[in-house]
Amino acid sequence: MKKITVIGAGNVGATAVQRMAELEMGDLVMLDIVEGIPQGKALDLMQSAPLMEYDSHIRGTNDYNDITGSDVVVITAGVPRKPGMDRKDLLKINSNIIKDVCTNITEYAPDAVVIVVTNPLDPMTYLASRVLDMPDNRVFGMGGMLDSTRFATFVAMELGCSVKDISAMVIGSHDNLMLPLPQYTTVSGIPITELMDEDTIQELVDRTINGGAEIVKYFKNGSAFYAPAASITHMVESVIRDSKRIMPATAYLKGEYGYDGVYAGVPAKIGREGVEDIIDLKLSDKQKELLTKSVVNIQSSIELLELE
Ligand SMILES: NC(=O)C1=CN([C@@H]2O[C@H](COP(=O)(O)OP(=O)(O)OC[C@H]3O[C@@H](n4cnc5c(N)ncnc54)[C@H](O)[C@@H]3O)[C@@H](O)[C@H]2O)C=CC1
Ligand SMILES: O=C([O-])CC(=O)C(=O)O
Repeated sequence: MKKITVIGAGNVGATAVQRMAELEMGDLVMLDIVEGIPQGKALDLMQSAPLMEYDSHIRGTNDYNDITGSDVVVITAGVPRKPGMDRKDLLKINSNIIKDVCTNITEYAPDAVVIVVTNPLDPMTYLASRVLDMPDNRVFGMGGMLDSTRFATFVAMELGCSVKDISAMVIGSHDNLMLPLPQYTTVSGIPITELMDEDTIQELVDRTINGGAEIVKYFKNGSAFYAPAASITHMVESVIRDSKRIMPATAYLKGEYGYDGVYAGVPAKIGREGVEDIIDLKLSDKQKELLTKSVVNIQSSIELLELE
């Protein structure tokens, strides 16, 4: 069994552990700073195993010794936003959490592939990579995966067709400047630009961009977790099984799309080594302009980080 650790046993972390256990992706460790919560949730999940028929072992802990030997570590520790907040408003509070968590990962699981989920996603992934001091390909973020599954959902709702035939692509930052790409969003290989008019596509694009906020508005005191947990599971599975699936990931750019030294959402091949390749898509001039805005926005958040 592979060993998968999830740091943060809150809504996103615990739901991701549940999904990964049900798929028997490995033995799971769930770590949180709050005493009792990870232990109680782990026991509750273990007691579901005879009925759901999984042999994954789940341990809840507050002790970083227990993450030793992890193949993958997912970071979901952090504060979620509330209505009226931008993800960016979490920068300061979650920076301190990321620094603490990554210092411990460096000490206890230096060989893991690390997937960052904590918001604001792009600068937190950058910060994690600086603290972790690992090869850049082994540290990446989950954001575009979620935005793409939302886009796919809205396309299926609009067309009244099965979600199974849809493959969507969203790149850029995981915030209001993300970039859903209609020409690379397909239904059984057919670009949606062939299936819907421009206004309809724009409505689906706008709903995707506001996808996180739409859920926050319903919940009032937290943010989405079922689709985020599904997105985490999809990414971890590609690492654990070395499937080399191509999906949106917040990856370190070294010249791709014309940017260097920044993390941003791009299509990437995900395998045992983490980000094993980045696909440099052909974009329209308008899309290039929007991607620049998105990346400049990430860079401005990175400048606010207190890196020592
Ligand atoms: N990248 C993405 O697409 C998404 C990102 N998020 C982000 O994920 C984060 C977690 O969201 P939820 O699970 O809904 O929040 P939550 O409040 O339910 O859980 C967060 C957990 O982190 C724990 N925690 C805080 N500081 C910690 C530390 N230093 N070490 C270990 N654990 C610590 C808390 O005790 C809590 O159990 C938020 O920052 C949220 O914005 C959420 C959804 C999607
Ligand atoms: O909206 C939020 O704050 C959480 C998140 O990143 C998402 O659901 O896309």
